[in-house]
Formats: sequence, structure tokens, C-alpha cells
Amino acid sequence: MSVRVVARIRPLLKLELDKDSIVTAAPAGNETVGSPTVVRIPNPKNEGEHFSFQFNSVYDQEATQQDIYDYEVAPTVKHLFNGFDTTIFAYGVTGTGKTHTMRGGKSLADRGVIPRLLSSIYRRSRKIEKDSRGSTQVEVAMSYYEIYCDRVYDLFEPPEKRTPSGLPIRDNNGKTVVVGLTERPCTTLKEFEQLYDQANVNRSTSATKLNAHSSRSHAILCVKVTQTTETHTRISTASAIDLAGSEDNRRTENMKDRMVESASINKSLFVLAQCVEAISRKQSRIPYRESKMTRILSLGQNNGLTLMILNLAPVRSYHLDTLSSLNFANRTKKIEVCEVENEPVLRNIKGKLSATANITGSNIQRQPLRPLTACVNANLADPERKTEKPVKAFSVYSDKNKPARSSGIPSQVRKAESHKRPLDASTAGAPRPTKMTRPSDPKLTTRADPSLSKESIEAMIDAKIEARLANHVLSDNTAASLQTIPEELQRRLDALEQRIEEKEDDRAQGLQYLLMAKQHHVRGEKASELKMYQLALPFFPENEKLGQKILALQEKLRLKREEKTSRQPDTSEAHVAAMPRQKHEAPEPVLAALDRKDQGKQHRNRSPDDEEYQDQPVPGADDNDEYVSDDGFRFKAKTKAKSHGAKSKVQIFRDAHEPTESGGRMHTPRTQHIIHVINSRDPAQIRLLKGVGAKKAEAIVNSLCEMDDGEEGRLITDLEQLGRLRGLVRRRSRI
Ligand SMILES: Nc1ncnc2c1ncn2[C@@H]1O[C@H](COP(=O)(O)OP(=O)(O)OP(=O)(O)O)[C@@H](O)[C@H]1O
Repeated sequence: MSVRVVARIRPLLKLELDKDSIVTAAPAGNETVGSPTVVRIPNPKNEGEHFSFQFNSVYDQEATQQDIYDYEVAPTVKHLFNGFDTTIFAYGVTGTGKTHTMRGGKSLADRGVIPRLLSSIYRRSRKIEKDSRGSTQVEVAMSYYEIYCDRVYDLFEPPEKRTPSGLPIRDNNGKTVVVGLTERPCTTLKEFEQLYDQANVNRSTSATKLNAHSSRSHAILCVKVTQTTETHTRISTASAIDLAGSEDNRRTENMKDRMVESASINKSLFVLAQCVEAISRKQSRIPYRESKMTRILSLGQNNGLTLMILNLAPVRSYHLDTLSSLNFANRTKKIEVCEVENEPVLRNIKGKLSATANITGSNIQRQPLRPLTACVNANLADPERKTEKPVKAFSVYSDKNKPARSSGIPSQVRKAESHKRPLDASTAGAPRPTKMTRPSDPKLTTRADPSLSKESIEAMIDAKIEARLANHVLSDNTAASLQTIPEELQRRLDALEQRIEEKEDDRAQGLQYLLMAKQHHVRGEKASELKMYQLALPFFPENEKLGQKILALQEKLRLKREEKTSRQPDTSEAHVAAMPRQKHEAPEPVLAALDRKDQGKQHRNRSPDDEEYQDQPVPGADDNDEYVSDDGFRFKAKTKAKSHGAKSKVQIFRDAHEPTESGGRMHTPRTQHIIHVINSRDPAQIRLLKGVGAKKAEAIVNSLCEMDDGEEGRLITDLEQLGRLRGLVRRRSRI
């Protein structure tokens, strides 16, 4: 069956009340009553003419959150409990209401698709348990992550604890897997809401000109439902995805940081559009791997049910963007997905019980890459009709010239009145025949170089496939023959593609560990660096340099530990004097906001003691603990100080020479920067400081406001004042 595409036109916002709505919902054909299934929008070049786009359903400005849920999402819950995976994603330009639709507001009426879905899941779970008199148990668990600048971050982790390079993703037995993602069981709606709200604080959002709370990332929520009977376990996953919106930066007036995010958002959406284009052209290679978002979404490759909610703004300022979204959605509705049910697994088969397996991405069962000719209800070109002009992807008609014509809306729109696309592909509009491609340079296809890059390997596969297809087409000389690749060739291509994918996956993961090792190296976190190199080793077992690096690091850490142990009883003045930083309670360099250059300097300035703090394992903690914690606060010595029960301040700064104004000395540029950011009172900026999350940023701003004491805008002038801020009191559990 096809991806179900529904459009939702949001109401005019406060600032738009004086503007015209140019996007409207209408029933199909010439009907004046009935549920709308067509979006109408004027041709930007000729206002008298209108474009019509037909979807499974269209919701106008009056549609409520309840309507969207009841008609579109509630029916998927039954399928979820029958073992099908479901994917619901919101697509649209920035500011069109994706987050409103998916997450919604706090009041009951405003709640979006996600909380309502969870509410239904819990209700149904309880019913199943009750009806089966407890012999069937249902467990619900969730994972939640974002793709920000093409990096995957666990939303259960506060930003300051994240590894900058993000979590790796890989294909595991045909499923897209995010490695190291947290999975949280949640047994009640209340528990879910707490987790969800808490995680949303960690999501990257910022103000842009078009949206005061614009999502800067794609957010993916996976809800795993595990039904266990005495003999079997069945797992299915509902994925709810709030995509970031495409942005026209001439309109958003984004500055540098927002531009970088925007470029990444636009790129991933562009790749998504390319994937959809490639699928609709029945190309054998779909560029899923060119962006993490498309890899995870795997549109057209995931089994189960897929619902796309296309969010639209009604106003003219979005005109071209809206048209582009409508075109994208129009292609997406033709994508076929296979409805494959997740089989129940026998509980007592050792190693096969997947109930304990993590939620991994969108639980996607991949099919081999091939045109979707094998799917039921595939949207194939009818060879009988190959001489006809392809039907347009959307229909155009003029209001001015043909007001009374009953055939005003072309047949495509009129025919497709039912919500479901008819089985007969001819009524849905045959796609243009796939382009014939000339065989590519034979040299390219015959050269075999083991050191080829990913791009060149992909280019080779492309060229090979296209050359074979083209040869085949040329010899047969019919467009229809494009559909039938000889079985043997297809089998070999699949095998080749799979081999390369597996190799690439392993290599990518290994490289990811190496990259993380480098990052830890730059930060001087030797134990973590070692851990990353050790994790990378299985991927490059023959790399001598890597082995040597591990040995050298192990040796270095051992020496440091010995040195530390031998110095342990040393309480001489000289030793105490060597640690002024501790006394000053300012161990941790703040700042993600610092530029790399500054960080480099800081690393160079670090005293041998600093290194020691970082590398020395916390007594009683194993190596693993150290790795987990050193992404946030780096200096473990702090933990010891804590155990004395003193309430310490957050140590978000450390200047080697820590000059203060009261001492008549100037602040270092870094300290000035911290003070400047804090004085900005902008939580968005403050949360970027390392060691300061969103909540802490708000607490700092509140504390600053309290400090005003009637006198507006008092400023922090030195580190001591900063240290006294209430928001900087570090919670014990965080250390
Ligand atoms: N159906 C609706 N009813 C009322 N208000 C809406 C509706 N849809 C969107 N809005 C409002 O429009 C504004 C933008 O919506 P939202 O943040 O959901 O957009 P978005 O598409 O998620 O944007 P971005 O891609 O930038 O994150 C918000 O203030 C939201 O409350």
C-alpha cells in the first residue's frame, strides 16, 4: 500500500490576521460537499489559474488537534497492536505547524498527535491485559533522539553530556540502528509525559524570523510496544517524527549559527526529496545514505504503515515554498510500502527473544534495493499506454476562463475521489518513462582499486547498474523492458550492494570511534581517548599504528597512576600550592562557546596537575564510569570534594591565572566572554556554555533578575559574583 499523505492548513497567526489565505481545502472534483481531499493554490505566475493537489485527506484551518488524531492517527493504533510498525511524520516549511501537530500545547484540546497516541496505547494495553485476565502483558518503552546538523543525539542526554560527534548509526540485520541510544520504560501516561517534556528541553530550538520556537533538528520518537503471552513475545514500534522545516534564508534572515543549522536541515530535506524522486522514477539506487535523516526514515523501504502529515501555511509569503512542499507530497503519496507484520517470537528460544533488544531507529526491515515492481499496488507504468503523454503530477485549471465547466478539474482529480488510491495504476497517473542512460565509461566500471573512496564506490555501482540497464534497454528497445532486470543480474547487484554496505558500515563506525578519540585527545581526556581507540580496534585489526597508540596510552596512564599513588600522602605546602584552582572552586573550563583556538590555548596552558585530574580514575569507579562522566564535568577531583557534604558552586570556569577586577587585574578574554554571555540574560546563549544546560540557563537568568532588586539590568562584573548566582549551584546527582 502507499504512503498515506494528508495535508493540514494551519490557521492565520496573530501577525497574519490582515493577510489573505491563498491556500484552501476543497472536496474532490466538482463536489461542493464532502470531506476535502484537494488543496488549491493559485499559480504564482497567473493568479486566475489554480493548481489542485489531491491527497488522502485535507484539513482546513478549522481542523482541530482532535480531528487530526481521530481520523488519521487513531486507526493506526490497532495495527500497531497487531504487530505492524507505524511511522508518522510531519513535513513542511518552517513555521507551518509541524511541532504543533506532533507535540501540540499543554491544554487537553491542544495536545498533539504524540501525547494522544501514547494515551491510546496505554488505554489499549490496559484493555488487552484486562481481557486476557493478565495472561498477556504489555510493556511500553521509548527512545527519543534528534538529528542535528546531521548528527544523532540522544534527547535523554542533556546537551553538555553529549559526545560532539553524536551517536553512530548502522545497519543491523536490515534494521537502521542508532548505537548507544537510551531506552526508557514508561508504564503510565504521566510517566511518559514527564520523560517527554524533560527530553524536549534538550531539543535544539531557536528563534528565527519566521518562528519564535523553530526546531533546529529532526526529532524522532520511537515507542516500542512489547506484548508478551506465556509463549510468545511480539514487538512493534510506533515512530513519530517531527522534521525540521525547510528554510529560505532570505526570509528567515538567519545569522551564522542559524545558517549552518539551516544548511544542514535543507540538505537533508533535499536528499529526502531526491530519494522520493528516485523511488518514483523506479531507479535502482535510492540515495538514502546521503543523509542520516533519510537513512533513518527509509521512506519506501520500511515495512508497516506510513503516514505523512503535510503542514501548510495559508499566506502568500509562503507561496513558492508551499508549492514546493505540495509537489514533494504529491510524489510521496505514490511511494509503495510493504505491509509486513512483525512475527511473534517464541519466548523460550535462547538468543531469539528480542523483547530486550533496544529500540533501534525506526525498526526498519530493509528490502533489497530494487524498483518497487514487486509490491502489491505498485504504481507501474502500463506498457500498453506507453505512447500516451504522461499525466501531470498535479492538475491546473483556470478559474477565470472556465468558471462553469464541469470538467474544470482534470480527470485525475475527479477520478481519485476515494481516499485510497485505486489498484489500477493507470488511474493514478503513469509516471514518465525512466530516462535511458548511456553506458558510462567502461574504464570506470572495470578498474578495481581496493583504496576506493565511498563516493567512487557508489559512483561505480551507479555506473554499472545504469550501464547494464541501458544496454538491456537498447537491446530490447522498449521502455517496459526496464522493469525486468534479469534475476541473476539483480541477485548479483543486491549481493554487491550489500557487501559494500556492510563494509562501509563497519568502516564508518570504526572511523566514528577514531573521531571521538581525537576529540577526547584534544580535550586531554586520555582515559576516554584510550577507550575510543580500543573500541575502534576491532574495525581496523591490522592497523599497527592504532595498536601502538593504544599501548602508548595505556603506558602513559599507568605511569600517571603510579605517580599519583606515590604522591598521595604528600600534603606539603608545595603540593597544595600547585592546586590553586581547587581552592578557588573553579575547575571546569566552561565553554562550548569558546572557540577552538581558545580551547587549544587552554589545553596548552594546563598544568601537569590538570592532566592528572582528568586521567586519574575516580577511586572505586571503573573505567567505564570515567568515560561516561568526562563529557560533562571534566575534573573528577570535584567528586571527592562533594563527598564532604559542602554545597559547592557550579564550576563552570577556570582561568589559569584567574585575575579578578577586585585584584586590579583584567579578566582574560575567556572570562570576559563568560561574563558577557551571562550578562546577555539570553537563556539560548547561556545554555551553550559548557556545563550549563537549558534548565540551568533559565535558573541563571532568574537569579540575575532577582539580583536586580528594583534596579534594572544589574550586571555581573567578576567571577565571584558569578559564582554566587543561585543557578550555578551544582546538583549532587550531576557529578
Ligand atoms: N493548527 C494550528 N493552530 C493554532 N496555531 C498553530 C497551528 N499550527 C501552527 N500554529 C502556530 O504556528 C506557530 C509555528 O508552529 P510550529 O512551531 O509548530 O511550526 P513548525 O512547522 O514546527 O516550525 P519549525 O520547522 O520552524 O520548527 C506556533 O506558534 C504554533 O502555535
